[in-house]
Amino acid sequence: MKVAVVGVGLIGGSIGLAARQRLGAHVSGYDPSAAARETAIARGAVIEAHGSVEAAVEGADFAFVAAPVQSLAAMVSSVLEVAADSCVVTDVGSVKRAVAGAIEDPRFIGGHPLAGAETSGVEHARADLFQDATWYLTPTTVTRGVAYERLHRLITRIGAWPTAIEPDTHDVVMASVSHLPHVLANVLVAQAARVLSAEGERLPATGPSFRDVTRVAGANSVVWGGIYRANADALVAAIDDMVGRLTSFRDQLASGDDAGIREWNESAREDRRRLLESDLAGGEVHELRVLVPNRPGIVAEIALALGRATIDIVDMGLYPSSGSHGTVALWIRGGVVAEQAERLVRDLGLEVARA
Ligand SMILES: NC(=O)c1ccc[n+]([C@@H]2O[C@H](COP(=O)([O-])OP(=O)(O)OC[C@H]3O[C@@H](n4cnc5c(N)ncnc54)[C@H](O)[C@@H]3O)[C@@H](O)[C@H]2O)c1
Ligand SMILES: O=C(O)C(=O)C[C@]1(C(=O)O)C=C[C@@H](O)C=C1
Repeated sequence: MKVAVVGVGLIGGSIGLAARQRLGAHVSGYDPSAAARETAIARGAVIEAHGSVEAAVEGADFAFVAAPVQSLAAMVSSVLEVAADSCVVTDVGSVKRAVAGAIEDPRFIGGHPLAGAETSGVEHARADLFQDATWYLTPTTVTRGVAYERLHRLITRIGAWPTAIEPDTHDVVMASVSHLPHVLANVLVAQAARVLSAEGERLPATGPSFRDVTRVAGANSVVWGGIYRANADALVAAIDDMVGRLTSFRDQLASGDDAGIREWNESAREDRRRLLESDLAGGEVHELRVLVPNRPGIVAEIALALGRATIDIVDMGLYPSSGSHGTVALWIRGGVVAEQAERLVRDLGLEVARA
């Protein structure tokens, strides 16, 4: 198997390492930076490194575009121009609408691994970066089912959990759970630096809680500048919501509303518990077999219906036939969740059987 990585930085390099170590893939890379190409070879993230997209993508079964968000649409287009008809092309961008709106090709599926670090560059790449991470996928009505299945399987094999989602939903959610936390980390360090220097304290006088919530402050400016700009509308809305929440707590505090403050804190504990629990779904794996018409987009429709209900597909298999219908097998963890998945698939007007 040949995997091409276009943009061999922290994420591209980690995909290269994981594909080589876990799948035994032949990995080739493209990066405009000669230094990144050299380091990628030295770290073993790629076997070949090229200064041309065409050379890197030649003969690839999969191409991952891992450039900064502002370059993704152009780079995905360049890759699709030179990639084989059988090549599955994806990206890893932290914002999904711009790329999804610009590309319409049956070989392309937008993607985003919900894993990373505050560092950047291939020197910080790790083969285990994606272990147990959610990996969002944004298939569309033109996505070829077999391309989705192959990408789903590859992502599973490098240790992550693929989950289908619409680009709009993805970007609104990320504004609150990823982009806003980065903004807040920057604001917190700026405020603390000013307060500490005004009080004459040396700057490192901070405690563990401060270090936890500011780990990502000042992360790579090229990457994060691009993310903030590409998701500006959703991020502005998330900031407005945050300002409203801060103001409301500020008012409770200023008016000495003890009961209100206690209730506010208790509800934060409950919200945190629910957020953590949603990551811990377990149970036995059940197989559903779905009879589907042979048309593009049908696998995307099923994956999105389950993704919307936050149901993970542990594995999937496609069994096309020469007739008008084929079969999609889905493996779902947990009896109750499998029943819910069965109902959702039936609601799409499809026949489902339990294997
Ligand atoms: N850092 C994270 O935590 C994280 C997590 C998930 C997804 N992402 C996404 O991954 C992508 C890359 O981020 P990263 O953290 O690996 O950044 P990085 O700075 O570590 O790597 C980016 C690489 O892309 C190269 N590059 C620049 N312009 C390019 C172009 N036009 N074509 C190809 N390569 C180009 C750079 O030389 C660099 O080697 C971004 O789209 C980001 O949104 C980042
Ligand atoms: O762990 C970190 O340092 C990250 O910033 C990773 C993180 C995140 O916000 O959780 C950052 C951006 C990505 O798009 C996905 C994951």
